[in-house]
Amino acid sequence: SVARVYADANSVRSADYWDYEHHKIGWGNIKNYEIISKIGRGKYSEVFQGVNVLNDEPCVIKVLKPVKLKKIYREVKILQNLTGGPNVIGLLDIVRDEQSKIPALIFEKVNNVDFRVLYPKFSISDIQYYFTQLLIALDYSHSMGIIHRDVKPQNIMIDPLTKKLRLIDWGLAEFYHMGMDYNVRVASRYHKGPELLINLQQYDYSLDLWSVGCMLAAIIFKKEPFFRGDSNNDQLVQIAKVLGTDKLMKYVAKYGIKLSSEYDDILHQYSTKPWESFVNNDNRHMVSEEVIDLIDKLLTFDHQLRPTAKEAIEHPFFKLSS
Ligand SMILES: CNC(=O)CSc1nc2c(Br)c(Br)c(Br)c(Br)c2n1C
Repeated sequence: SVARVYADANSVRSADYWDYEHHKIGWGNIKNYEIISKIGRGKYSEVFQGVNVLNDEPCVIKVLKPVKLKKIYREVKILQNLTGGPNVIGLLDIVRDEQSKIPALIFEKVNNVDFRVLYPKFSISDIQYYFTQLLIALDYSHSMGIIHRDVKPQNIMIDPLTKKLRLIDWGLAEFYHMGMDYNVRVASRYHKGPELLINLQQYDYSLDLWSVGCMLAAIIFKKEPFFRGDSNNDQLVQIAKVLGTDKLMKYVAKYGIKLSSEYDDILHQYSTKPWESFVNNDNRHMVSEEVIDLIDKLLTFDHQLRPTAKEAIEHPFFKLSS
């Protein structure tokens, strides 16, 4: 299947934009940076507060754990293509340790507040504002021919004082090429689109919009994560329990996908659960017909039917005065 928008974003650009394997990295000087403290660790990196000793600018230093050089080149190339774009984390420098040759990416600093603390305090207008900013970052990235593939709260840095939002961690991001078979082992389980779970390899930018739908449903209904699978297979079952098995079967049939036999014993017949059934006394004040309509459109099995980032920005939910 082919992306409905930006399908030619890379074919209209020269190879040195998307051919990251031959990318020549201009390494900066690691001596310009000092580590102050550790702020986190991911599967592929350790992250530190740092400072640029030449200008005393604070920064964030992401030290990459040894992975294939090809993957490092991909993340660097994508960051260099997107840096400066709206709500994309700014890449300031790329350095490596002289001895170990371990690369480190230097980013602009964000005074991030953890989403588990921030999200429960969000008003409806906060949600409208920050989701618009996230969709702006995604529409920009998609227009530049890049799928993020790991949209989740942990990869969205928000400073509530400056209302700054930055989409981070482009380590799983990939260039979109029509007809390309992609790895389905991407994204974090709770935010994985159904296309990944049914092993539909020719996916596109719309994958990121499923993840946005998972985040929006979780925040509006105060149910984090919204789909909590205890494995990749169970993740699809959790989704089918809400959207209904009939819609899943229609989806796999449309794309000629054969569900793996692993689902035979765990995927039973589920009717579509109405979104209203998730409303309770804790979240009723957040719910409206408009937000339910947007959630319903984003959390659609068929990736080709989901709104694009630009279409989502135009949805009536964002026009609500609240
Ligand atoms: C790998 N992920 C983690 O360690 C979670 S903590 C964390 N990672 C961050 C990254 Br990367 C950047 Br860039 C920026 Br800016 C900030 Br702020 C980060 N914070 C807080």
